[in-house]
This record gives sequence, structure tokens and C-alpha cells, in this order.
Amino acid sequence: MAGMFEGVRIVGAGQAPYAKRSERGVQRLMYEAGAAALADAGLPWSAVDGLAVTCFLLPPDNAPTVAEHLGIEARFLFQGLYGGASGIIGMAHAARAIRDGACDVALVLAADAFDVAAHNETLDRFNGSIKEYMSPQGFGGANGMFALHTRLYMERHGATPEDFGRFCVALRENALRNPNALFKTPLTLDDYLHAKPIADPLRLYDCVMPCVGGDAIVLASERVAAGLKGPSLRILAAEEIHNYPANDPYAVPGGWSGLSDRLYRRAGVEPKQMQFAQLYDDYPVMAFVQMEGLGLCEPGRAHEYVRNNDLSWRGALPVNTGGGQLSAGQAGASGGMIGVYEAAAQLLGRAPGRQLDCRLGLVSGYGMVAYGRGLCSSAAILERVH
Ligand SMILES: CC(=O)CC(=O)SCCNC(=O)CCNC(=O)[C@H](O)C(C)(C)COP(=O)(O)OP(=O)(O)OC[C@H]1O[C@@H](n2cnc3c(N)ncnc32)[C@H](O)[C@@H]1OP(=O)(O)O
Repeated sequence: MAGMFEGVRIVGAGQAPYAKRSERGVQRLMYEAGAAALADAGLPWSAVDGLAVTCFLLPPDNAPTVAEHLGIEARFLFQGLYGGASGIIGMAHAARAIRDGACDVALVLAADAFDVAAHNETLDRFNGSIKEYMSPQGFGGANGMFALHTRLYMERHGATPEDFGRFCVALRENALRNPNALFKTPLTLDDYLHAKPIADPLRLYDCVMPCVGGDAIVLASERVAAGLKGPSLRILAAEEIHNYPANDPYAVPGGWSGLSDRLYRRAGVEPKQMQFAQLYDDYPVMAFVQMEGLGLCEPGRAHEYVRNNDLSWRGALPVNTGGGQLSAGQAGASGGMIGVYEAAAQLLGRAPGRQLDCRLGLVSGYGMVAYGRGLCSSAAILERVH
């Protein structure tokens, strides 16, 4: 079957390791992640002629200044404006540019240098409803909003704190095998349940920890990929949906149920074939909604799925195999690139300490950058070619 991204391959993945703090600026971290991905692919910087920068907190920098900083003479540039959905969207745009002959080798990258003051300012303003309705009441930031979503999910579906806790514990188990993850100590369900309250019902480990880091992948035309020694991946399908109308105004928002059928149909595969899922885990409840929308479990039943299935590397469908944002850290402005990186690294066989035996996997993204329901959702299915 002729795919959506015929003639395009993912050939490398790299990271600037996550850390709590660093003196290195965001451009430096992007350079480090890009250099690691290019070294992984076996390509020099001079081969790069396309760039997708997916950090949504980039201003006053922008994609041209990043290209300038990295010394890339670009024939394709993209800048992500879609929050945590941007990584997948940037990858898809870069793949289209290669498919259509605009460029041959594109870096898709993001990094976050994490400045506490700028971060707090952003969290109070980065979404219309938080800025205009919640922050003025002293209920600002993403923690306040997702506390409401979490409570709603609990009341509607009967989820318990233990269900969210099991999710966080599984991700920590995955992070312990990832040398680049921020969190290095085990987390028990008891630790989770007794952690400090943040915004009821959220506890500390329901929240991502903002950090420094960068993620990158390299896309190339089949012609370029054929000259490289390593394995390569196909993007079987990538979908995005924005401002997805919710039939139910009280449902936890998210558009994956609106893109899921198309995604699997265009990829020619089924949810049960997935060998991992890299979900956008800003809060466990959003990962639950992604599992449901993307057909990994029944609608409204993710909490039961988490009770009955091991989501760690030991289980049949490992989730967030590097620890996800909840346990590897949230290089928060990176537009969901952690999931894109982890999916590519796993399939390329370049996930030291945590490598799965896999050929096919799912990644999804989520951006909460507009008013209440004007959200950005994305997902992609990647396959190893050889
Ligand atoms: C982008 C999109 O479209 C959608 C999204 O992603 S929305 C999500 C955006 N991100 C956020 O909102 C960030 C959420 N996190 C937070 O606000 C903060 O981490 C928090 C309020 C949960 C905790 O902050 P805090 O109470 O000030 O903790 P702080 O005093 O900094 O740290 C105390 C300890 O807890 C640890 N810690 C802090 N946050 C942690 C977290 N989230 N998880 C685990 N440990 C954490 C620290 O490492 C520190 O440990 P040590 O004493 O061992 O050094």
C-alpha cells in the first residue's frame, strides 16, 4: 500500500539528557540533541536542509534563528505552535516536505532550558481559560485545570487514586531503566498515595517535574537512507485534529477518538498490533483519555485497564518506555518530542537499558494551548523497515 509518507524514513534519534537545572541555553540544548540524532543516523550537519522546531515556548527565538544558530541552510522550516501535539505535527510536516522533494534531510527537534520565572508566568497564561478565568481566581496553572479533569474522570467512571498511582508507578519502573531519566529512585503505590497534595485530587507524582533537556529525530529521503548503515523507520500514518467538538460538554477533553479510525485505517494496522504506546502524560488522566481514544481500551475504562494490565516494560503493551514526562521529566516546552524520540529510539534499537523487541509502535501528543476545548491532539504509527 502506498503510504502517506512514501519515500521518507526516520534514520536517527538523539537526546540532550534531562537534568533538573543547567547553565546551558535552549539553543545549546537543541544543538546537543540534534548532534546526537545526526551521529545516530551517521549523517553530518552539512546534510541537513530541513528543520522542524517544535518547542512552543520558543519566542523571541523562532525557527529561522534556530536554523541560523545551528548553521543550517534550510529549504524547509516549521515551528510548532500546538503545545505538546507539536512534535508529531512537526514530524509529519517534515516528512511531507521530504516526500514532495522540498528537502532531503530534516531534523525535528525541541529543547527546554527551564527558567523558573518564565515557566511560572507561562503556566498562568498559556491557555486562554487558565489566563482569563482561572488565574484571576488564584486557581492558575495547569495543575488547577487538570485537577478538575481528574476529579471529573473519577466521578464519571469510578476511577480511584490507586488507579492513577498504578500508572505513575509503572512509568517510574520504566524510568529506572532509562539512563537519561531525571528520576532514579523507585516509587511505590504507598509513596504515591502519601505524597504531598498539589491541587485536589492531584498529588505530587500526578504532576510532571519541569526540567532541562532536548529531543531530536532525523528524517531522510529513501535515497539518503539507502546510503546509511543503520536501520530505518517508516511513518505509516500521522494524524492531527484541532478544536475537536465534544458531544459531551462534561467529558475530559481530547480529540483522539476523532482521529483514531483514520490513523489505523491509513496505517493499515489495528490497535492490538501496537507493541508500545508513547502517550502524552502531562497528567495520568490525559494518558487515560488517550488510551481510550486510540482504541487501546474501552471508553471510560482506562482505570480498569490499568488495574488489570502491567504498563511497565514487563507488560504486553508497555506505555512510555523511557518513563514519560512523569518520570523522565518534562522538558516542558518541547512540544511532546519526548514521546517521538522514545518511539523512534525503541524502533531503531537504540534504547539502552530499556530496549524492547519491537517493530511497530504508537505515539500521541496533546496541546492545551487554546481556550477550554480548542485543543490540539496528534498521533502517529511508526514501523521499523529492516
Ligand atoms: C504543554 C501542554 O500542552 C500541556 C501540559 O503539559 S500541562 C503541564 C505543564 N507543566 C506543569 O504544570 C508543571 C507541573 N509541576 C509543578 O507545578 C511542580 O513540579 C509541583 C507544584 C508539582 C511541585 O513543585 P514544588 O512544590 O514547588 O516542589 P519543589 O519545592 O520544587 O520540590 C520539592 C521536591 O519535590 C520534587 N518534585 C518537584 N516536582 C515534582 C514532581 N512533579 N514530581 C516528583 N517530584 C517533584 C523536587 O525534586 C524536590 O525534591 P528534593 O527535595 O529531593 O530536591
